[in-house]
Amino acid sequence: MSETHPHGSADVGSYGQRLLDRVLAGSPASESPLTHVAELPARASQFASWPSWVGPEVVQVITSRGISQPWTHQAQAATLAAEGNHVVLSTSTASGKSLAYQLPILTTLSTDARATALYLAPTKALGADQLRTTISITDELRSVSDELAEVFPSAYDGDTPIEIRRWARANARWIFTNPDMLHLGILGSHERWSRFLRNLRYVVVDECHYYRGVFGSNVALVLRRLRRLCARYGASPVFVLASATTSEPGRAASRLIGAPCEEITEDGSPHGARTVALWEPPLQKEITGENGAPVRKSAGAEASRIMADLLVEGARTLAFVRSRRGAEVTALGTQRILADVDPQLVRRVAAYRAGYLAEDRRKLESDLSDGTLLGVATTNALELGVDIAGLDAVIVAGFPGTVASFWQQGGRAGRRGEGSLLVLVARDDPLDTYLVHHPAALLDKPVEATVTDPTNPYILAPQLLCAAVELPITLAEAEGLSAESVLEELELKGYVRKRPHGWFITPEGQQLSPHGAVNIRGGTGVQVAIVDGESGRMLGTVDGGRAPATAHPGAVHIHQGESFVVDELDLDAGLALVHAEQPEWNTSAREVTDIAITAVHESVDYGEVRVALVQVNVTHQVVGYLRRLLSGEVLDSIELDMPAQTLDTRAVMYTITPELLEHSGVPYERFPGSLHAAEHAAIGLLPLVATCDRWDIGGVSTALHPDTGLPTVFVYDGYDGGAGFADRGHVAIADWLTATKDAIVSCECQTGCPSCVQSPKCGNGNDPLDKDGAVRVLTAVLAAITREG
Ligand SMILES: Nc1ncnc2c1ncn2[C@@H]1O[C@H](COP(=O)(O)OP(=O)(O)OP(=O)(O)O)[C@@H](O)[C@H]1O
Repeated sequence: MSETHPHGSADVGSYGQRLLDRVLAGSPASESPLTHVAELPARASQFASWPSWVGPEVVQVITSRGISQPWTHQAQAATLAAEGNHVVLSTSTASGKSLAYQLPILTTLSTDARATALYLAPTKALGADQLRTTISITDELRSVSDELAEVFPSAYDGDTPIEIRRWARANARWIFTNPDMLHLGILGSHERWSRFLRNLRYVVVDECHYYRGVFGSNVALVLRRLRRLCARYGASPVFVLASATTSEPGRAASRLIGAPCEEITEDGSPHGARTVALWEPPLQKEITGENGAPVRKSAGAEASRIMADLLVEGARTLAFVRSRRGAEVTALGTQRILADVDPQLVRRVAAYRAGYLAEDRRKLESDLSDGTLLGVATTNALELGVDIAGLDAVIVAGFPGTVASFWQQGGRAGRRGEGSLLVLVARDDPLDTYLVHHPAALLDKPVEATVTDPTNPYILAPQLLCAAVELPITLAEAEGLSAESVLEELELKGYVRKRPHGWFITPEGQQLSPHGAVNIRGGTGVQVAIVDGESGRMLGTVDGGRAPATAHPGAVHIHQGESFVVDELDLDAGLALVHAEQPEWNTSAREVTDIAITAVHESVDYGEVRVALVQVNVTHQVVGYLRRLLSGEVLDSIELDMPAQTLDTRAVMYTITPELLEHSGVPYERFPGSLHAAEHAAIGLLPLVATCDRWDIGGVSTALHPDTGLPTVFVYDGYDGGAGFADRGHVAIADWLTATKDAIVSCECQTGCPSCVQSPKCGNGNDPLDKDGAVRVLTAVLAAITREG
């Protein structure tokens, strides 16, 4: 699907190619930051006719809104759902996934006056957007025929006022909420929702690829709890899931809802030709990072320059930047450049700061659509739920972590049927380096499978307590959830009791108020409040387990675009005091880690290499932090004395014999640096095979581990009980380590830098690191695995 054009060769290319040539005009071909260009061809619409089961009024209203015919994927998914099948629709951004659930739901709710539906979104902002659209459709439906039953769509989330909540419970037939509120506000008091649950016909799970890791596993259990309560009330709702394009969406969706789910992946919506450019900022000559390593020009600064060039060409451009402050700095940078070349354009550039207010987004969307604004730098706040008519160019400054997010952001470019440009600017990070040098991993491969593990006992136990409070857990249900041993442990603690008909909550279990104790977005459930010591204003919370790393004294904390510095962290009181300050640097904590193997789940012997999936006890301690300027330059390293924390989690590990290492050209004194560098890069690359963030996982490497007696490298899940990431790494170890090796080899630095083997959170100050040794370690391990495998 991809075709490479040497830089500057296409003088009569597509619109996207012409924009790209303009952006590249300044740099000589020999110093081109471009690593790859692909032309993705245009795709034509494929229409279906309106399915005969769709109510004629629904067709009339939808048609009057500019949709004259459904695309094939919309009709197929909607019909599967209307026939009673759970279905996931996994197609491109802006391919009209909403219509697939609107058709069956509106048809059912407007003809059956009692039927209800539930819409779930991962963010409140997205839920609010969908509600707004739905209200306008149902208003029109009512004006078409007053015979049709009222739908009363309503929000029910943390922002909904008490009186509206009461009204919604009693009257609304289509509730818009999120999994957090479903867990706490609906399932937690299901008796008050009996009308709604008894009549529940459809459940929409929008953007379901967001539910991964600990959050995904929790949502999977919340949905199972919903299904079993519905069954108790005599309902069996059909689930309609919408997903970005991912590999095996049907499998992931089935695991999420706990029932077989059909998948629709053939996209009938049109899109224009797209030029995708992969871009690696140059190494800077005058600036150095930790241990004198070279530092690349920042992705944000490159994005500013690219955006300025595009705006001069009149191209409407959106730049996605990883942090809130980064978005502001990028917009400012663009304005500065424009002030010199075309001052008129300065005021047509803006930053989209967080706040997630629907009105702000509406204004921005309309300003971009009518051309008042030409360029916007934004965080991923604009990734979900925007309906911008189509932009000419999107710059993604820093790989957003998952291929699904990359396409979601990139999909904002391209008015229907017209060409567009999408540029990925790599950050100083091994995964970004890998992707810009291995375009197939980004462009040709199906998007990663999402990872969830609803059987993790750390997630399952609190969820089972919630379930038992809601309704005793039958023996069959316990078996279906693989929950027997976890229930037995809860029984030993006195929280549940087994009776002939199932598991019942005890008064002691009730007293725990299990619903409030579960934080479905992950973490320990213990929260540390971030409070402005000057005004007493509470800014937000961080998870207790992560507080030593993110809210230690001296840490820079960003809240809605404003920055604060932490003065004091009191873990016992759950409080971090901060003051407003705009330092020129970021901070990143450095941790030291010890690891002990407590059980071996799987182990394969490849001769001198052994690969295993193990249970581990990890003790880690924040020992200091680095202060780093926005340019990437390291200012200094400051020591801290924080309490140690322990995790019981899962790890993927490999051992390699000293003989094989020496034979591979790594002498004994280079063992530590070589293994350490191989471990860092492997952590950076795990997100390629398991949808996770490098901050969700950790690693340890040692030249002699007491439990194995050998040089050993571990990569573990950073959550109690694990989150499924190490398991994915274990399954895909050959692909993962091959990519890790390739990322190191691709990096042009001499002895290691943040783009390959340095890690931003290394407890040992990225020392020792042996880049050449890491390649030798990985080559030897891969040779053993692939030879035997
Ligand atoms: N069959 C159709 N014909 C023409 N336009 C359509 C059709 N279906 C949907 N649209 C329009 O496409 C746009 C995108 O629709 P929608 O927001 O449902 O997409 P989506 O796939 O949910 O997007 P996202 O990827 O952001 O979740 C809307 O403006 C909608 O009106």
